[in-house]
Amino acid sequence: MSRILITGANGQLGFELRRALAPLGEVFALNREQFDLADEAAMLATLDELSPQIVVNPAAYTAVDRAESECAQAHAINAHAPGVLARWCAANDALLIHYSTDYIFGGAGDRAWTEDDTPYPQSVYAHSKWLGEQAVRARTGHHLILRTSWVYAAHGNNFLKTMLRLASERDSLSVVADQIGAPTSAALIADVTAQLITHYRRPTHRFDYGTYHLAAQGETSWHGYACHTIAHARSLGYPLQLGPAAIRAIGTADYPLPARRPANSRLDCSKLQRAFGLTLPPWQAGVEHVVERLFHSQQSARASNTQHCPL
Ligand SMILES: NC(=O)C1=CN([C@@H]2O[C@H](COP(=O)(O)OP(=O)(O)OC[C@H]3O[C@@H](n4cnc5c(N)ncnc54)[C@H](OP(=O)(O)O)[C@@H]3O)[C@@H](O)[C@H]2O)C=CC1
Ligand SMILES: Cc1cn([C@H]2C[C@H](O)[C@@H](COP(=O)(O)OP(=O)(O)O[C@H]3O[C@@H](C)C(=O)[C@@H](O)[C@H]3O)O2)c(=O)[nH]c1=O
Ligand SMILES: [Mg+2]
Repeated sequence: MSRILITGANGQLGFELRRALAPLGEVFALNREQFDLADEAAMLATLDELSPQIVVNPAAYTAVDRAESECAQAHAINAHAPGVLARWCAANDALLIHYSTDYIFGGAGDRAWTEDDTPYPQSVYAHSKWLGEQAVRARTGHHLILRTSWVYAAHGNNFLKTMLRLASERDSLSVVADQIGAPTSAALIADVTAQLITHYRRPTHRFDYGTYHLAAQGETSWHGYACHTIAHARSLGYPLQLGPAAIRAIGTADYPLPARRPANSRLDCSKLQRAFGLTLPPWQAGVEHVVERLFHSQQSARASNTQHCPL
C-alpha cells in the first residue's frame, strides 16, 4: 500500500491517472486549487502534510502558442516546479514520476528519437519542459521521466475533439501533413504508469529509474490523425457537416502559428518496452476508443434531453 500524490488531477492525464492508480494505494488527486505549482511554499506544506511515497506530476502549462507570450508562467510551472517536487522527493525518499514531450526535439530527419538523442527545443513550451526534465534529473536519481506525444482523451481539450467539433460545423478543413508523430491516449499513459509503479514496488526487483519514451505505436501526420478520427466518427453515425473528401492536406507554412512545432515527433519506445516487458498498442486503437466514448456520451445526453423535454 503506497501513498500516491497526483498533481493537475483535472487535466487529461491527471483525470486518467485517478482511475488507473486507484487500485495501487491511497491516492491524493489534487487539482490546481488544492496544489498550485506556482506556489512553492504551499506545495511544500502539502507534501509535508500528506507525506506521499510516490509523487506523480502530470500538471503542466500546455498552451503551446500562449506560452510564447507567457514565458514566465510557462517556466514557473514546467521548469521550476518539477525541481521543487524533485528536491522534496529526494529529501523524503519518494519516487517522482514526471512527464515530458516530443516537442523538446528539434524535428530534423525522419528517424524516431531515442532517449539518448540531444533535445533542441524550438518553442517556449518545449524549452520550459526541457529545463523541467533537467531540474528533475539534477535533484533526484529516483525519478521516471516519461516523454510522450500528441495526447488526447475524452476528458479535456485536444486536437481530436477540435477536429470532431470543426467537422460538425464546417464544410471543409485544412490540416498540416508534414509533422509526423503518434497520437497517444491519456488512458494508455496512465495504464503504463500504473504498471511501472507495480514494478517499482516489487521488493526484490532491480528497478530501472530514468527517462523513457512512451507513445502509441506507429506514426501519422496531424492530417492522417484528423482523417482517421473523422472517418471513424462517420462510421458510427456521428452528425457531421463535413463531406467525406473535405480534409485538405497542407504544409506547416500554410498554417502559421506563434510557436514552432517539430516536423519529426517520432519517439522510439523500445527502451520502455524492453525494460518493463510492455507492448504498446497502435495509435489507431486509442483514437477509435475515444471517438466511441464521445459518441456514446453524446447519444446518452441526447436521450436524456428527449426524456426530459415536454412534447
Ligand atoms: N497535451 C499533450 O498533447 C501533451 C502533453 N504532454 C505532457 O503530459 C503531461 C500531461 O498533459 P495533459 O494532461 O495533456 O495536460 P492538460 O493541459 O490536459 O492538463 C494539465 C493540468 O495541469 C494543470 N495546471 C496548470 N497550471 C497549474 C498550476 N500552476 N498548478 C497546478 N496545476 C496546474 C491544469 O489545470 P487547469 O485545468 O486549471 O488549467 C491542467 O489540469 C504534461 O506534462 C504535458 O507537458 C506531453 C506530450 C503531449
Ligand atoms: C486546429 C488545427 C490545427 N492544425 C495544426 C496546427 C499544428 O501544427 C497541429 C497541432 O495543433 P494543436 O495546436 O492542436 O496541437 P499542439 O498544441 O501543438 O499539441 C501539442 O501539445 C503539447 C502540449 C505537446 O506536448 C505536443 O506533444 C502536442 O500534442 O495541427 C491544422 O493544421 N489545422 C487545424 O484546423
Ligand atoms: Mg494545443
